[in-house]
Amino acid sequence: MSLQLERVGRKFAGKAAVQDVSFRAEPGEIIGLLGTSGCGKSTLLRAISGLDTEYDGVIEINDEKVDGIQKTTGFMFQEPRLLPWLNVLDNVTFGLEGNREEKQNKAGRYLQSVGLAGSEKLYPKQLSGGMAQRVAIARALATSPEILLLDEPFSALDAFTKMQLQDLLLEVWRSFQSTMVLVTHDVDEAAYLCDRIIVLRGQPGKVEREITISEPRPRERGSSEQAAYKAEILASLDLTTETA
Ligand SMILES: Nc1ncnc2c1ncn2[C@@H]1O[C@H](COP(=O)(O)OP(=O)(O)OP(=O)(O)O)[C@@H](O)[C@H]1O
Repeated sequence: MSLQLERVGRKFAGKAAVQDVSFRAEPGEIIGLLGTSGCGKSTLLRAISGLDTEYDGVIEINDEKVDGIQKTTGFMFQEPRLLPWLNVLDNVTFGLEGNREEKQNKAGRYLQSVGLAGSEKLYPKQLSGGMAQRVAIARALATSPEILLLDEPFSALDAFTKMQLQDLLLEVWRSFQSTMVLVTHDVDEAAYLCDRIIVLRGQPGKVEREITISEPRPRERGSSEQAAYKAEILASLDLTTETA
């Protein structure tokens, strides 16, 4: 599914938070929205999601204007946002269509794909942060989204869990080929996961640069190619590896 933004802006109480943002995501691409705090990344993601329709400019998914929440769009946030009174399986079936058995079978398959087979009956308070975020990945994917919007999905996790879940996300993305838009502060994450990075800067946030990561996958963390992309991203923000 393709996504197109043309001169998108958003004002709050007359003050611009983002301005003139244009980019295109081709079907199956992973696009990163990266920039310093307050440059409007989450604001853009809310507009793309259809949760906020008060934006200026044009947002189109498959050439149709986004004017409300789309059934084909999935979400993942920094925190897993699980319903505490439902167990893991029911958190994933919640919101799915079909009869109970179909929903449970589907949720079970996705839980298996994120390595949580056997944890279906646990409640959110019994899960580690990483497990809870795996449930959130399964829940987001079980709706078969054609566009998956991710708002700093791994930023609250420890470094090792973060890397594991980044790889898990790439693995499931390979099977489902959703188009993804990933909001991140994390330069390593952007260089490792994305096909293209839209670097936003300023207040109001504007596109500073668009960087294509042409390194084929699987990518190697710590490779010289990754280091070069990271340096390029930081340079576009007037930062260096020493300051990051
Ligand atoms: N609902 C709102 N009402 C008023 N101002 C808002 C609202 N939402 C966002 N803003 C303002 O818009 C600007 C961009 O905020 P946004 O959360 O999109 O930035 P961000 O790049 O995602 O930041 P962070 O990386 O810190 O999460 C900020 O100045 C913020 O205060």
